[in-house]
Amino acid sequence: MLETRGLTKSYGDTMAVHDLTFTAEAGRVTGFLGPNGAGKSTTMRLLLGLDTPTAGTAHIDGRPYRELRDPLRTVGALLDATWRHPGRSARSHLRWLAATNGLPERRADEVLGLVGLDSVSKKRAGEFSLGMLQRLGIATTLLGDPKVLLFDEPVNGLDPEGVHWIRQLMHALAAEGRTVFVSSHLLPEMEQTAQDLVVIGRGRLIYQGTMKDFVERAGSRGVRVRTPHADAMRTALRERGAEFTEEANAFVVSTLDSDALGELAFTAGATLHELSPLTGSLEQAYLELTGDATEFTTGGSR
Ligand SMILES: Nc1ncnc2c1ncn2[C@@H]1O[C@H](COP(=O)(O)OP(=O)(O)OP(=O)(O)O)[C@@H](O)[C@H]1O
Repeated sequence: MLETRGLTKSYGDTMAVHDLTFTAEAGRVTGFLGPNGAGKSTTMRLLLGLDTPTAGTAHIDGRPYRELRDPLRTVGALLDATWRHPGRSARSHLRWLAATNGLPERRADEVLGLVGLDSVSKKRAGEFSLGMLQRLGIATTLLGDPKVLLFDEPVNGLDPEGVHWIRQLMHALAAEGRTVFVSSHLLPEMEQTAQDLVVIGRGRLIYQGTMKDFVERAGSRGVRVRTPHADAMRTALRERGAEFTEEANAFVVSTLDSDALGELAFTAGATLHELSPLTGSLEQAYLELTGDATEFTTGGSR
């Protein structure tokens, strides 16, 4: 589990993170979203003890990073995936890391297998493609078999196969009971990867909760009702004072939910061929909720 309480960090006059309180639970993939400059990287650095909070706390597995007894076995982090070690092979790099952290050397081969790099384990990391480097970075985070994983923009620059692979891996890691905390600007991808969300803007918390609630609450576009008995349905909707628009044999109702519409159709004697809440996408919901928190906007309307 990963947790911040009243986390605050200022750099001179800049309040990078302000009174931020959120939790990322074990067994879940939690997406970490926010416009440019929202404070995501700062939060990640504070969680990993790479910077000191001005106020508040950032805990991993119940304590600050710097107080963890066995950091590599507790948390793995991928912050800059393009980091490379050109002189060494992937395998010797991982063996060296394992040895210097008191882990068995065979763990290097295990994680190379986990990320699908066994066939190129003897190749120098300097010759790796971006996708291979990303896998090597992830292998490094998994070395200590940690309970908590932090990934900052892990799918940047990856091809669809690589993106798909990372998504599956994150699901598998969470299913094993680990805490997976991941930031990304690729919202359609995030929508398929994360079950929970933490959204920040200008250093403050905008949303913490499930992906489903976020998309439904912010992105709701009403309920679509399709019926062969359009006249009966229209009359019932008007009598109820509902707001709706009409398409061929269908209504999009913005002021009643599916339960109420199902009951209304039943009492009006209108057979239902479709009753579907029109939820928006994560992208729509995100743009609605973070509109005011964006540091830079395009166009001259703001
Ligand atoms: N070391 C620093 N010194 C001064 N200001 C900083 C420092 N680090 C971050 N900031 C400022 O704090 C704010 C938050 O930055 P941060 O990099 O955490 O945002 P971010 O959400 O990661 O942005 P992006 O999505 O663009 O990577 C920004 O206004 C940034 O300029």
